[in-house]
Amino acid sequence: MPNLENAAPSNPAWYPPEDDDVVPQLPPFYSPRPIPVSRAISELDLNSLHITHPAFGQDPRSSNSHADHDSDHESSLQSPLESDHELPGLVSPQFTPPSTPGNGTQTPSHPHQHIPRSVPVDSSIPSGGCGTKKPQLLPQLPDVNCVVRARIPTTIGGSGTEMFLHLYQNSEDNKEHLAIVFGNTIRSKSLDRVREGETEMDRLIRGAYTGRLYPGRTSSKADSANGNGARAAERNDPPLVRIHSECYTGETVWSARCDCGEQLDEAARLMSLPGSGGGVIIYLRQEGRGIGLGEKLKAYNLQDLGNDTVEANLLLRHPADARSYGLATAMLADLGLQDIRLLTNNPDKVRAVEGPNREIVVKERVAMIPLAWRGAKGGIRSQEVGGYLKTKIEKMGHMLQMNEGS
Ligand SMILES: Nc1nc2c(ncn2[C@@H]2O[C@H](COP(=O)(O)OP(=O)(O)OP(=O)(O)O)[C@@H](O)[C@H]2O)c(=O)[nH]1
Repeated sequence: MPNLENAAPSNPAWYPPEDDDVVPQLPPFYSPRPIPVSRAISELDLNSLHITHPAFGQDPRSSNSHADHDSDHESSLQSPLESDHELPGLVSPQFTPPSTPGNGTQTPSHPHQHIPRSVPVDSSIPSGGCGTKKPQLLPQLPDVNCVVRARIPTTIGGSGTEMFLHLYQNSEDNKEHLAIVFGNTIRSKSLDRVREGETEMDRLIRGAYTGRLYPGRTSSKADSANGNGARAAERNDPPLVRIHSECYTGETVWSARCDCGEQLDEAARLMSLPGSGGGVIIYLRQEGRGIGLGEKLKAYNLQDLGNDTVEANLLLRHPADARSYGLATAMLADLGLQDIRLLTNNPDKVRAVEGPNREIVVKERVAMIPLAWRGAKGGIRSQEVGGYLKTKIEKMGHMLQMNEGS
């Protein structure tokens, strides 16, 4: 057990600047942050916030239109104390003026219809929008094998959206990593490969069929006479991909300590939108950024004792982030993807998922803006999630575009 009397991170690289008022120099793809986020947070009462600035969409409790907000724009740039407007999460419009790059996105008619802006990225150049840190990559990708796939009708967007759940085995660990595939055009090569001695029924049972199953079907091949062939791609953009790390607390037991649950929901929602072309969520069993649920729960206790998410990991003698993404790269390659649009705020992920030989190329990064910041339904508001997001931005380099609420 760590000595809590001396509860400081052992790795000085993770300390925040001594002077809390120092504003770090950020590359141009960040929103300007004229005052430290820590101060912004302390000035806000996270429990009483609602959103009125147009950049975050319309406050559901307000009867004013977006146009009204736009015309009221100048007053919304006043300090929180001067203005009538109450402010969202970590940021206020005061800190992120609308001239910030990327603010040209059209305001959606409803905040929850929000389709986030894609930012072109290029990891091969330092100014490419994904940080400069070199990920530690294995020299070659692990072997992955999709052993079974099944159609799952879902509750996403009411009803009617289906996805195909792909279960993978691999050469690195004994965990069942998953690919959640939206749309009919993305197929796993390892699943489709013919296994020695297998029958057509074997193929149907392990999901290696095209089209849909129906009672009495006997062949795994496309059955176009029955309208059962694979549909053509709906759009030509690189597919949307989310690499998601398991979070039992955030996804299953309603934790308001992190934004993991809403990120998973939001990724699925975006991939289900009509015309989105579908997409893939790679669901990695990397609970607690790779340290496991038991250790994460200890880390939560350390956080309640006053440490942030990074310090807590270090006190437990874990790295701040114990994840790697080689399995995700291999699974995406198995699914026949090469160029992708990646839903993330984490620059390390952009570089790492590309693999040792850029087997995957991230063409665009799509920011995951916390729902509460843009006034969307279901956004998490808690002191804990505020602190968590702050640490992700300040210590883990997460590229949250704080003004991009629309
Ligand atoms: N160790 C630890 N893990 C956490 C904590 N909160 C959430 N997690 C885990 O963090 C993982 C998600 O990572 P995040 O840092 O939230 O986000 P990310 O995946 O790096 O970046 P995005 O792609 O932008 O979401 C999940 O595995 C969660 O279980 C925490 O306080 N401590």
